[in-house]
Amino acid sequence: MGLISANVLIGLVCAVVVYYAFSKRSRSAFPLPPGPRRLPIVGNWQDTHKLTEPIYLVYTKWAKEFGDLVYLEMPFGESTIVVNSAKAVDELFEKRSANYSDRPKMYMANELMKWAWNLAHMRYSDRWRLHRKTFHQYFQQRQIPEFYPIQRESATLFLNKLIEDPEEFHDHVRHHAGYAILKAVYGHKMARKNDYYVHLADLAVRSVAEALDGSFLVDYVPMLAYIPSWFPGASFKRKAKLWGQHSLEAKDGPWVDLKRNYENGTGVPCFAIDSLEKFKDSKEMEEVIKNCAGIAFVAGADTTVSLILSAILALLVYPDVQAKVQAEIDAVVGNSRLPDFEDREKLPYLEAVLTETLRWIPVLPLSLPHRVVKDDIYEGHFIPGGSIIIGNTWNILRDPEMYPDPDSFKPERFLQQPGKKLPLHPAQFAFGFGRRVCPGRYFGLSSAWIAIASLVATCNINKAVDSNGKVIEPVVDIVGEVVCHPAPFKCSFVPRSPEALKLMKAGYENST
Ligand code: HEM
Repeated sequence: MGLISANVLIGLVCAVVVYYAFSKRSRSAFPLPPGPRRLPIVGNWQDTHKLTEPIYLVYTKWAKEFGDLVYLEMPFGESTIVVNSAKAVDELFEKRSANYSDRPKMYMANELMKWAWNLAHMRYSDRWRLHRKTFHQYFQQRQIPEFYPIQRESATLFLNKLIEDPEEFHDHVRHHAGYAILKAVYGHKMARKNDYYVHLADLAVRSVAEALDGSFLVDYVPMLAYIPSWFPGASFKRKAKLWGQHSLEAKDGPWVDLKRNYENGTGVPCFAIDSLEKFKDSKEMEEVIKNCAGIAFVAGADTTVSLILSAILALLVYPDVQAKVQAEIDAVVGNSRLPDFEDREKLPYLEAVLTETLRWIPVLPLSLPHRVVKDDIYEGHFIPGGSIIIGNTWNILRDPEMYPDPDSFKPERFLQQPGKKLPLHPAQFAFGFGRRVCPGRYFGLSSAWIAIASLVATCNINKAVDSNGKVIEPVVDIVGEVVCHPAPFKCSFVPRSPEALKLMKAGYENST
């Protein structure tokens, strides 16, 4: 009997291997895209896990070797295709967006960690469309001026905090981005330190980033979800239980306060209150608004922090760039007031700095994974329906043909000049693709703009000096893989003049 079951088991495994090995190829006369050699059953698992360098750099090496599309297989035949060029991104994610806007199942994150409420993880469906529309109506480009007062307020706090405690600038940037989004979404005034909502979102961001790194086998073999938590090797279930609480708390915690304020009539105008008013008495819409509010903070704060910190690092490492931005601001705005949103169009060099920052350290170097709905052919290669498809933002924004000397920070590449053809704008890639493009990008960009503009107008960003008086040379190092940040660095902020210090203290208090 034992022998028979062993034979049955071996037979089943062989059948599965043969099925996965041949099913995709036999569906099409076209070959799959090229890629590194795959092993039976595990595919390219060993090439993509426990790496000594970030996965986006590994994908980028393969892009050089295999070209625009790289084909990988995860355990049990789950196909992944990495898209490495602007041309292929445009053709697939943009022109064929109806077929390329789904999300993978993300079993660990969505089922086990209860992140299915999150619009960024939803399948391409009516439910996603309803959430996306609700979100978009409030955060679309023409709505952004409505948020300027909030963003000025958070920039004022940022400048004040910099005067008080310049060494803690990482925290002040975090406060600026968090303050703006929390006030816009919940009308919540973030505490100066140890804010409860921020604590919830931090836990949530960290745990979802871990879950999304693709290292959980349950994402490829969902049956593993039925293993009891005490079973050897089931540590993922214990992690999922703990991390799942973070997901629900990030959504439900702030909502309890919001609803109380709404019902008491003490809620201030914001996304959640305005939307509840608009869709009064709709239980379905209440759930949608709550979900959108929850994801706005989780998706919007840390990303904006990354962008601002990368810009500060660039201005530190490239003092000539810093001097040019300051000269431009001095000429256009003068020294008696802070640069404001109305000046933005008149400050093209500052704009180019922000644009180059999006390219230089892309916040999400691999965007978020999409899923192909049905079989497709691209340039003679078969793309199986159901594949995970990843836009390699890093590789595209480091393309030396489009951006010569790509590791260097050169805002000049984005300056208009007669007869000069500008390279593709990095925002086309840094905010993702097709119908899934980041719906909070205008909010994030204007939040980052006011922080950088007001900072560079008033302060010189200089190299820090250690306790022995030795200059600390800044190093450009990147940490994180799903969401990247510059590695923590030191610098000093010196007000450019007594007038500049006064402006930092007053902030935007008197502006409209
Ligand atoms: C500079 C800051 C930001 C960057 C670089 C950024 C980048 C991205 C990227 C790459 C995606 C994935 C797009 C794709 O799947 O193709 C995304 C999605 C998303 N972002 Fe942002 N983002 C930023 C700020 C924000 C802000 C401020 C908010 C909220 C106000 C926000 C809300 C979202 C949401 C809700 C999604 C999911 C969209 C969907 O799946 O349909 N983001 N973002």
